[in-house]
Amino acid sequence: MTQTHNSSPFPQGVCILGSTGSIGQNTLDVIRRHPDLYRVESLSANQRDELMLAQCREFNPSKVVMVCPDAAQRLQDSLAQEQLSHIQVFSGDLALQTIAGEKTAPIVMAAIVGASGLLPTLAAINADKRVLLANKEALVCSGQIFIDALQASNAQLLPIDSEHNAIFQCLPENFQANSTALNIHEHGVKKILLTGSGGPFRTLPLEQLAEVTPDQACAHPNWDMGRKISVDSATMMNKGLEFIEAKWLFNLDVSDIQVVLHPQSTIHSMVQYQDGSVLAQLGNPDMRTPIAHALAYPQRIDAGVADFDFFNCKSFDFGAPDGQRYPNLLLAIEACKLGQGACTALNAANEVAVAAFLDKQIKFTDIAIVNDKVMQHFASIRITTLDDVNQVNQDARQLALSHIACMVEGTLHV
Ligand SMILES: NC(=O)C1=CN([C@@H]2O[C@H](COP(=O)(O)OP(=O)(O)OC[C@H]3O[C@@H](n4cnc5c(N)ncnc54)[C@H](OP(=O)(O)O)[C@@H]3O)[C@@H](O)[C@H]2O)C=CC1
Ligand SMILES: CC(=O)[C@@H](O)[C@H](O)COP(=O)(O)O
Ligand SMILES: [Mn+2]
Repeated sequence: MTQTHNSSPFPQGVCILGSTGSIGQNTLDVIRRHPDLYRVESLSANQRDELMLAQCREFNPSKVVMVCPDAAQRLQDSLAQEQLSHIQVFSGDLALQTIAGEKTAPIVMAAIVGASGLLPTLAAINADKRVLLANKEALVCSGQIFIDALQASNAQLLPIDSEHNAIFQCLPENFQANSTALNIHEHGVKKILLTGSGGPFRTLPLEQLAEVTPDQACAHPNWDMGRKISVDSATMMNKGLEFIEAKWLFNLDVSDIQVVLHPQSTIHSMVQYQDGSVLAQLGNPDMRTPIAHALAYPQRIDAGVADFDFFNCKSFDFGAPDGQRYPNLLLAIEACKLGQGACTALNAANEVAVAAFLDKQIKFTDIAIVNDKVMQHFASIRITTLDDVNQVNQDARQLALSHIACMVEGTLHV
């Protein structure tokens, strides 16, 4: 059999953490097109067992983890009824770390949403995998600890987030080889231009923002994504998380990154060089492109994405983000300057606040109020270990929940 650069035979085993989500399903679609190159070794989800059953029928993985025990039981029963009992089903968070670390899957797609993805992603890194990172919250909540683990391993981290994948593609090859440690300025780069669409409320009158519904917030103008990241795009917290993600992935200072509004989401981000050149990666807004890029890197494979139509495409518009409309973006940039305590707390508060908004407990504009209060509370906390991350993550969630309870009662004073 043909050998890859890391000597695992084709087809290479892939573990998909979060296979029932938007990134997970797009990953399976790319794999479906290349049975000669990739095979599904293991899959995971939280509780959507019916979709997982359909994925098991088609991809026949060796192992599946359903974090929710009831969903794991339901899946096991369904598999038995369909004579698929050879597929082993596990449940619980620890099982995620096990499948992420197993040698049979040299490639791991980290596509769980939220900080719950941190430990399995670290397990993949510690096992020297090719790690495809979609789960930005994992990196945001742990920062230097994540990077230290990566640098101490033989893992290869490739960005899936469309902006970071675009930046990666626009950087020099020798920088790509060690992007978390090298200095961009020593490679001719002046700055990174991180593009963001501005979400569905970019032109909505500001006074109407408080009344928008979860479904309106999740109706992204260009991308079809899970509900949490869709709300983050609407508040531009997504761009804030991506700002912090870029800092760690490309070893940047805050002053190296500029956020540029680009409503069409066709230019996925840019790198400006010292000689005035600006390299952009563009294409249709379809996550199968970065997924295929990272799966096959440095080769290129078909992703099933339509050719970009220059003759019928929308225009390319650009602008500066408005801090009044997008306070969450400013909070994330402030967190990036304050340090890891602020970043971990902000991410945790945001996960709780977005869930409360999606559950119709708080207004869209309350998300930034909760995030601000929680971030300020933990801003001076020093984080140096994974235990510190876990502690701040838990405590910040508790504080966010108590602010939300006060909001619901009408006793929170801003
Ligand atoms: N969607 C996109 O286009 C992009 C997404 N990303 C990032 O990728 C990640 C995934 O996003 P997306 O696919 O949209 O999210 P989805 O909500 O669509 O999917 C999330 C996946 O994670 C699983 N999951 C949810 N909670 C837990 C948990 N506590 N423990 C283990 N698994 C869990 C879900 O299982 P179940 O289905 O059973 O609930 C599902 O498989 C996020 O970090 C997001 O920011 C980045 C760029 C683009
Ligand atoms: C597809 C992807 O990478 C998302 O993170 C996307 O960037 C969201 O769009 P916004 O630019 O609106 O945040
Ligand atoms: Mn993105």
